[in-house]
Amino acid sequence: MNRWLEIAVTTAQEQVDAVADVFNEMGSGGVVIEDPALILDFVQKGNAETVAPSLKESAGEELIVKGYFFCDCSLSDRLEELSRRLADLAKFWRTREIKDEDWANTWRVYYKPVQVSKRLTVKPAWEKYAARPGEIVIELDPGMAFGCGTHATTAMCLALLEDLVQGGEVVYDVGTGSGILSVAAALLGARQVTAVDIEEPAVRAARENAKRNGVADKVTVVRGNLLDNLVDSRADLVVANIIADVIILLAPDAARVLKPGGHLIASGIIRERAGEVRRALRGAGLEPEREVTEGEWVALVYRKV
Ligand SMILES: C[S@@+](CC[C@H](N)C(=O)[O-])C[C@H]1O[C@@H](n2cnc3c(N)ncnc32)[C@H](O)[C@@H]1O
Repeated sequence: MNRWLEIAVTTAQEQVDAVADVFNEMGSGGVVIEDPALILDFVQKGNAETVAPSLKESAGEELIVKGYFFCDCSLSDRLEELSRRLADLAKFWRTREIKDEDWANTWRVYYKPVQVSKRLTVKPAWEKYAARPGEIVIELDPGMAFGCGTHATTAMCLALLEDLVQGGEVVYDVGTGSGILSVAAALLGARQVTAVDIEEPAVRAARENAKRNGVADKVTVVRGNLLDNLVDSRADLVVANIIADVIILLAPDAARVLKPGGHLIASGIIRERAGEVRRALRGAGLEPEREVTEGEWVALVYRKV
């Protein structure tokens, strides 16, 4: 049974996005925002009989942001970094250990089919959906892995893949999570996709999602750190939606595995860190080609000359 740590942070309305960004950057498997005012309103309209006094006190001024962290050997390092980054944002925080089953039931309720780019739509495996002509539907069960398609960093990668995958490419998806980007690349026409993740639950979810979408013959999922195990390979496209620090580490290897003319899509970069990532990619010998932003997030496309 996998274990997760739920971290619930009470914060002011205007700090909610900043807290959610810190959670996402630190690898939270999802972020939930609870507004006590909405719950109180629900209770006062006669939908429930009692309300906790603490809820009444906090309604209207503060919100609760919850992040979910996989309990593995990196957890204590991540918690240290997290508490440093949340020091000025959080008024109060509490932690609770949860089991896989609880988590699975919480988020599934809110996950619905969503069109993420011109042609690509992501649909939860358990929902019915009638595709439009020409629409490519990715059927997904992320399980415990990141990547249900609704996060800006994933959505930007999907739109960029739609532009860059023309058919017949060799693709590396570094930090595959649920496998969403690998499945998208394969459905868009890539010839061969290698998906890598450092976490075993992600490797399992990515394999299952490749199978579910009928592209298991094109997508190979391996557990590993970045591109460490991929020595002699030549790729047309590398896509990596991880945090800025990890993209910086990946830059030289991405440049190494790309064919001349091949592209790197780098996402998961918070705006204030984009300058450092650009410098690392230039330093690795890659040329800037395109940038897209959504909210606080930046995705970069670089090309090997
Ligand atoms: C933000 S998620 C992205 C998931 C998916 N690709 C998407 O776009 O939605 C980042 C993933 O990178 C993985 N990861 C983090 N560091 C890694 C590393 N050094 N090597 C391989 N994978 C890593 C995490 O386990 C996580 O599944």
